[in-house]
This record gives sequence, C-alpha cells and structure tokens, in this order.
Amino acid sequence: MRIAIAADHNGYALKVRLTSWLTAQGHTVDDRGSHSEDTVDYPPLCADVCRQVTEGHAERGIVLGGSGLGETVACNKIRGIRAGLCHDLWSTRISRGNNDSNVLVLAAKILAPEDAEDIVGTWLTTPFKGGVHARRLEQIAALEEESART
Ligand SMILES: O=P(O)(O)OC[C@H]1O[C@@H](O)[C@H](O)[C@@H]1O
Repeated sequence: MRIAIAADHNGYALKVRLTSWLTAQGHTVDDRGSHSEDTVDYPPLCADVCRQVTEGHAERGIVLGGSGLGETVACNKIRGIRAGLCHDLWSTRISRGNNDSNVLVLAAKILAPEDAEDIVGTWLTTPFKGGVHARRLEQIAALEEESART
C-alpha cells in the first residue's frame, strides 16, 4: 500500500520507527516531514498528508503527534478525510470497520512503539464493514457538504 506519513516534533521519533517498519512490511512510504525534533506547527503537515490521500497520491495517511488531538481536529477539516485517533486495537478496528478511516492519527506521548506498530498493522488490514455504516458515512459527508456551503 502507498502510505503518506507525517509527524510534528513530538511524533518524529515514532515516525522514523514506523517508516522503517512499514517499509519492511512491503509498503511504500512517502515521508512528508517533519525531518527533525525541532518544534513545528502540525496543521500544515496534517493538510499535506490528507491531500496526498484525497488527491489519490496515497491510499492512506498516518499522522503522529504528542496527544494526536490537534492533528485529528486538523485532518478532519479536509474534505473527504475520515481521521481516527486510535490508542488501542479495539478503537482501531472501529475506526476502520465502522468509519472507513483513511487517515490514522497516533499519540507518540501515549503509545509504546511496539503497540503503535500493532495498531498500524491492524488499521491497514481491517476492512470497512459497509451496511449501516455506509449510510452513516453518507450522512457525515452530507454534513461536510452542507458546512462547505454555509
Ligand atoms: O508540543 P506542543 O507544541 O506543546 O503541542 C503540540 C501537540 O499538541 C497536540 O494537539 C498535538 O498532538 C501536538 O503534537
């Protein structure tokens, strides 16, 4: 899978680790920055990863921050993005199965690196369930369109 990834200063070290892990798993990883632990603003990084996804350059996006909270807010401002902040495998399966998330947000200050790898692996392999959840995603998309018009 082609995956765009980005992190702010808090997520930089985890990004380095996950990029190696994903590459070893056979994925193609497009590292969109940042490239050090120097303090940076996360919203432009989030927007970049999300646009890689919405423009079709990447199938999925992964964004890493400290808590992941700001990143989740920022990513979900981009039309067509369904970003999920996942701290455990249960919510990861919900994020994919129910929400068809196309961006995964991880909290580098909360997760052990090996748990982050488990979450990413589960997120990449859990299919969307469709059915009632497809109807709800249509309702969310309608909210997005309505908000864009007003
Ligand atoms: O590290 P500072 O700049 O204090 O805060 C940035 C963090 O605030 C959170 O929303 C994000 O997860 C981001 O990583």
